[in-house]
Amino acid sequence: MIHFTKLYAGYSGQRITPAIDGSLPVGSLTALTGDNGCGKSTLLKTLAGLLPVCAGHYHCDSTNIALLPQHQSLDRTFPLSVKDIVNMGGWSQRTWSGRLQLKVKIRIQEAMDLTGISELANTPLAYLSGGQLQRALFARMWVQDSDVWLLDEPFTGVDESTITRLMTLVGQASEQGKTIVMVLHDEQLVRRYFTRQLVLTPQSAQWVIPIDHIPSPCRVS
Ligand SMILES: Nc1ncnc2c1ncn2[C@@H]1O[C@H](COP(=O)(O)OP(=O)(O)OP(=O)(O)O)[C@@H](O)[C@H]1O
Repeated sequence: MIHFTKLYAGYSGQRITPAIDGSLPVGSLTALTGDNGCGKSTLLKTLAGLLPVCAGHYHCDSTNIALLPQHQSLDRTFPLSVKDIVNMGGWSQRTWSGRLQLKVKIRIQEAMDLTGISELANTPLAYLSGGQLQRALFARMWVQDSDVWLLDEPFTGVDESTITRLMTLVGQASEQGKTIVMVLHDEQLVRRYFTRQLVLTPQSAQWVIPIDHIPSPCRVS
């Protein structure tokens, strides 16, 4: 559970988001939406512990939080392969000698199979398409097995079949108790998959139930 009390996220004391109140229950699947520049990425970075809180506060039951950043923020020229990236998800589960346990190695292979990137295992990051890179980053997050998943526009440049494949994994993770927040701009995706939505504007943060998830007797149209 993540609980917000008049939380403002921002940089160097300058507030970017409006005040955020409310909570994200364990296992909830929330779309974070709003216009460009209203602070969605800033909020995710704050929840991931990369930025200090600007004002107010939030409480998260877990410290095991994973962030899938916007891929524009990655240095693609760094000499890493797909396998190197996915392996990183298992780092916190290394043995005392720094090796990956067998169960983690199995999970890494499973993640690459599920995301359809096994055949790209030795491909350098610089050679990947946008969608292939997103699959690799998603596989890393899946291996990490954190309680809270924060995903920042994970489907930019990603084809329809990959979106369906990754959203199926996201849905399963949420059913297994992961608390998931995803920044999205595609309202159709929000309506199709998400049970909760946090809409940011410069003035307010509003919690909404996407219309497809409102029980039908309560719907106006
Ligand atoms: N390191 C930084 N220092 C100061 N201001 C920043 C920094 N990074 C981003 N900003 C500003 O914070 C504001 C919010 O940016 P943020 O990326 O959180 O918005 P967003 O809602 O995720 O936008 P988008 O939908 O375009 O991705 C923008 O005005 C941006 O210029």
